[in-house]
Amino acid sequence: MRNVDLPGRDWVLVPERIRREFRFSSYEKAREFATRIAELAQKEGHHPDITLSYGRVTVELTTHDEMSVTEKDTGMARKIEELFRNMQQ
Ligand SMILES: C[C@H](O)[C@H](O)[C@H]1CNC2=NC(N)=NC(=O)C2=N1
Repeated sequence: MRNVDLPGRDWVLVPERIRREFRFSSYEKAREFATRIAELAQKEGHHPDITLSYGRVTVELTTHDEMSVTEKDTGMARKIEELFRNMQQ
């Protein structure tokens, strides 16, 4: 868990996990992002906790076996960032 390579300043390291909140202008946009993350998670075999709120999606990642943050988590976080960037376009 030392030297976690976070994908940008929006991600925070909390005990044994990394977290980021993504903001959207509507519930529908947030819902679509949450769905895309879920599809990506199935493809990658690594599954973030996703909280869908009005105009907000909170993503948390940890590796259960290690009970800490690993490159699986930071790698998935990077892919989620890419997904978010693509949705902004
Ligand atoms: C066997 C399978 O790869 C594991 O159970 C995976 C599935 N998805 C997972 N997702 C996350 N976020 N952490 C894990 O440790 C994890 N483990």
